Amino acid sequence: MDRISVNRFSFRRKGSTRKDKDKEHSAAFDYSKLSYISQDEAQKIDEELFEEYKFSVDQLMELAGYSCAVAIAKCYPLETMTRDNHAVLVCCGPGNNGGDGLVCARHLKMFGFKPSVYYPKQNKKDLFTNLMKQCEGMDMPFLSFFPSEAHLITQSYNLVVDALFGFSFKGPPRADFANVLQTLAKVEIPICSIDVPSGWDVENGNPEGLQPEFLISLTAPKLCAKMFMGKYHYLGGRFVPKTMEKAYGLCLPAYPGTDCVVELKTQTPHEKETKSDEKEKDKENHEDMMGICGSSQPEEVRATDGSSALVED
Ligand SMILES: NC(=O)C1=CN([C@@H]2O[C@H](COP(=O)(O)OP(=O)(O)OC[C@H]3O[C@@H](n4cnc5c(N)ncnc54)[C@H](OP(=O)(O)O)[C@@H]3O)[C@@H](O)[C@H]2O)[C@H](O)CC1
Ligand SMILES: [K+]
Repeated sequence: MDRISVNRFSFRRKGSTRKDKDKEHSAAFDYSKLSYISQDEAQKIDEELFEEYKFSVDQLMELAGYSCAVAIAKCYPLETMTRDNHAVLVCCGPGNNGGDGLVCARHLKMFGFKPSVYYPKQNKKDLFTNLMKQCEGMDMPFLSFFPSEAHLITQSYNLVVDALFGFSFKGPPRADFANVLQTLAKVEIPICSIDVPSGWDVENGNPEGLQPEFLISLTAPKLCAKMFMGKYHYLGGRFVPKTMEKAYGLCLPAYPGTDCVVELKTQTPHEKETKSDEKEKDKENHEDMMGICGSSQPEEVRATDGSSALVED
């Protein structure tokens, strides 16, 4: 479809691809104003979504996990998954990050991938046992042990979904997950991390830890996302109401049209290096930044499928 509009967010040239369109959309945002949130802020927002806005965990987890599967499928199309019928390994941790992983696995299966799940510390709440049953009912294998060598994972799967720990991770990894994280750091296939690369300090990252190629931030990027060196960074979920974004002074790019994910610009390692001096200053300015979002948001944004949605300013 050939569409040229005066709105910079809905500019489309003949022959431009879905990926070009996503990049155009992303490029229009002023990244110097992008919000990064602390661990406390992430937990406070999460709590408010449940306590004040009356969302249930199931609702938000479904939106979160679905958006992870959508973004992964955009970056790693089925036809590029050459090993064993599009096999992927989904590693799930004991908290809600692990629940996002189970939902993501279910949607990846719906999209034609072949997920296997590693979920060693299973949560016994109904929500989680139901999510597991849904996966099992779709003939999804649950691994009873973690492959001992990284090369076994590299040879058997096309990518790993890392849903081990999210924004509540604290301190060094405890013994029960330390080996898993060490092995994952050595695999040679893409790692797709949900919300926070597992084993990373939520604010300071972990240069020795796993280095995902793909990261999807939920609600807003956490401070550690500034240290992300991978290829693809997405914002997903689309469950934070505008009223709440405003109350927290969050400055985030608008989701295109009806999409549940938006690609964020990633910095090259070189760009990151030259900006490292600014990191300390950034941290000091972080609280100020939370209250300022000078970029004007689009009134109308179009999705790659041509649908459009009005977005509040
Ligand atoms: N509002 C949102 O953005 C939503 C995000 N969602 C997802 O939820 C996670 C956060 O989930 P939460 O359950 O709060 O926590 P985690 O999944 O990050 O992890 C908690 C478990 O991790 C254990 N833990 C913590 N530190 C360590 C460590 N150093 N070593 C080993 N294990 C650790 C912790 O154990 P405790 O014994 O300390 O309790 C927990 O078992 C967010 O990131 C999103 O992915 C929601 O799905 C939707 C709303
Ligand atoms: K994770």
